[in-house]
Amino acid sequence: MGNGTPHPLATRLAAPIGMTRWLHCGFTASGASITARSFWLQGIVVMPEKTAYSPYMHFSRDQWAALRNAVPMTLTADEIDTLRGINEELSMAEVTEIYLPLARLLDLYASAHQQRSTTLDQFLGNHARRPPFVIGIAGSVAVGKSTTARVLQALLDRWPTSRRVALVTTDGFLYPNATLDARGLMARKGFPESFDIARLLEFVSELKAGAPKLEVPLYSHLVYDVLSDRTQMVDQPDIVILEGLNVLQSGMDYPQNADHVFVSDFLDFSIYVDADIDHLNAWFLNRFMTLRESVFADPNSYFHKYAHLSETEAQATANRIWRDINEKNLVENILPTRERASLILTKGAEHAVEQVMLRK
Ligand SMILES: Nc1ncnc2c1ncn2[C@@H]1O[C@H](COP(=O)(O)OP(=O)(O)O)[C@@H](O)[C@H]1O
Ligand SMILES: CC(C)(COP(=O)(O)O)[C@@H](O)C(=O)NCCC(=O)O
Repeated sequence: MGNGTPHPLATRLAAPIGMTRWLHCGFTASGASITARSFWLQGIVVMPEKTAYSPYMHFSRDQWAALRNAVPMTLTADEIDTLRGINEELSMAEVTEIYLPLARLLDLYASAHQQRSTTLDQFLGNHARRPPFVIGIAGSVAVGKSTTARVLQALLDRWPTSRRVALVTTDGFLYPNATLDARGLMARKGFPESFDIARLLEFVSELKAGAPKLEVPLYSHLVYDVLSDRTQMVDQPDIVILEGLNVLQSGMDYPQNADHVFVSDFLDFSIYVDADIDHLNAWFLNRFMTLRESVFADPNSYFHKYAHLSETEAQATANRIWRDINEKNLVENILPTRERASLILTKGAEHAVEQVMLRK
């Protein structure tokens, strides 16, 4: 390697991104560890951190954003309007530099997945299946999973491959508050024991088998509960984005799940959205205080009981909820799943992605 011959990794990485050229990378094997010396990607020197046995390629923000040059990508005015509608705090630089290249990669992986399914069906002589390409998005409460999922859904819709993209959140598979209350689990919402695992597993298994017309329960942050009168229909989409803090957990995280199979076994690609705990705390507080200005005033809101609190009392309440529930769940059950992801997006302040790690 390093003599100009394309490294197998180069071919594999270049193919999914549709690059006409290839990675030129040089490895030196020294003793027990192989240290990647350097990558040249379209003339960009991508210097991964010197780590032994890292299953990831590391990209700085600029190195990831430069991947757009490989496949020029622009957004129409309508697409920008759609994205702004998702979240007015979302910066277009974030979309064009981070999420557009990522959506392009996912679109190419989805094409490769479709080809693999066709090949498998030919081998099996079975043409009934239409298994979707399932993308999992995991991470802490308030890290931006839902926003990332909606941005990627909007961007994946745009490519000529014109695929149907469904977005499902695992929040809907939480037990209803009445059940959590009866079991003394209201302060454990989002923890493994608060989910109806059997129902979630049945859904992802049916989904991956290509089943039509699947009914999915819905969670409402307004009533802070699973809705009893509304569900979502998922009818053989080409791509499913499955977003939730537990999608990378394994069967071992769920003792009640005897066969030790879990959501992560049904994912074709997974993204972990990461950020320092201090940022997460601030983002959770900001979301709570924003909701206080709007949703809390609604008598139907679970949090209406907090509407009368002063700003200081509301902040103290939000910090208590964060510390006693969401941060505890992050440290015990979510952060340990980070290195299972296909891709890790590391955010800094203001939700700006600073590093992208992509599995080799
Ligand atoms: N890329 C982003 N830019 C700016 N604000 C964001 C971004 N992603 C999320 N947010 C904000 O952070 C908070 C949490 O986002 P959300 O998508 O609800 O997270 P999660 O689904 O992980 O709980 C929300 O207030 C949202 O507006
Ligand atoms: C419903 C959730 C577990 C889902 O998490 P998210 O979609 O916000 O990542 C979380 O928002 C939640 O309600 N946690 C319990 C503590 C709290 O009220 O924030």
